[in-house]
Amino acid sequence: MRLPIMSGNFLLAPIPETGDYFTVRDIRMAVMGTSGVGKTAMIVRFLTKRFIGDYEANTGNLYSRLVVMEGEQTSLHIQDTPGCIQVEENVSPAAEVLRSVQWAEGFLLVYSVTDYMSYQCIRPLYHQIRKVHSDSKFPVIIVANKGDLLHVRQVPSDAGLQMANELGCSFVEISTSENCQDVCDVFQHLCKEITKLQAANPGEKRRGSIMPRPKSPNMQDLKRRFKQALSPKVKASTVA
Ligand SMILES: Nc1nc2c(ncn2[C@@H]2O[C@H](COP(=O)(O)OP(=O)(O)OP(=O)(O)O)[C@@H](O)[C@H]2O)c(=O)[nH]1
Repeated sequence: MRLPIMSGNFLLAPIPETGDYFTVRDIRMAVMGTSGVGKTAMIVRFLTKRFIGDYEANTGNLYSRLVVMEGEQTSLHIQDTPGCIQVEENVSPAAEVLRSVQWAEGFLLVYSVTDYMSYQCIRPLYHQIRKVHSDSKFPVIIVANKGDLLHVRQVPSDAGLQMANELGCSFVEISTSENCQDVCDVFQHLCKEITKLQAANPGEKRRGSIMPRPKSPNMQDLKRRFKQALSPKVKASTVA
């Protein structure tokens, strides 16, 4: 029996009937930021199109999906980094943050416009990524979430944009609860940026393929969230 093999950025998977190989592109991204900014809500919104109002604190789930991107089979892995962990300038980050940073090749750095402290944590996170990947320019998008909560806003839009300009990142302000399309666009944009970088550096050593994954794929958890979404209690707060 033929086994899957890695070739550059592609997994070569065997077709059981013929024994031929077909390629599956591998994309690994991490969603990072402090607790409660909406990281899990964003990922679940992207994968299921649903907004679920309430979650248990995330302990670091990995979501894996096979998708077709620009005509290519793509194995997409999204790491939901635990948000209770703060990252400060000049202080070594917790092991889980470091593992996510080392493992991923593209990043969504999320803060909430209702929480100034979550905004302040973005810069040290960014510097951590650039420090770990000093030889690669992995794409980073700064995401200001909860744009619907205007009455409790603590971070003006131009503050996010200014920081992104200073750091040389993309920036977007979204509301995961109100606009599913914006959430999907962010993830798709990051996928495209990662793909572009992979195409530009086909021979680059795949650090992630020799790194242990932060957590195994968690389809059980996703199924549980589906059930939760369909329960009458949560359905009331679900956006179609
Ligand atoms: N109004 C509003 N609430 C949101 C939005 N996005 C997320 N939330 C809510 O914010 C809370 C925290 O969301 P989570 O997705 O659990 O946040 P997290 O960043 O994953 O938090 P940890 O699991 O602690 O790391 C939940 O009650 C969400 O429903 C949004 O765009 N607008």
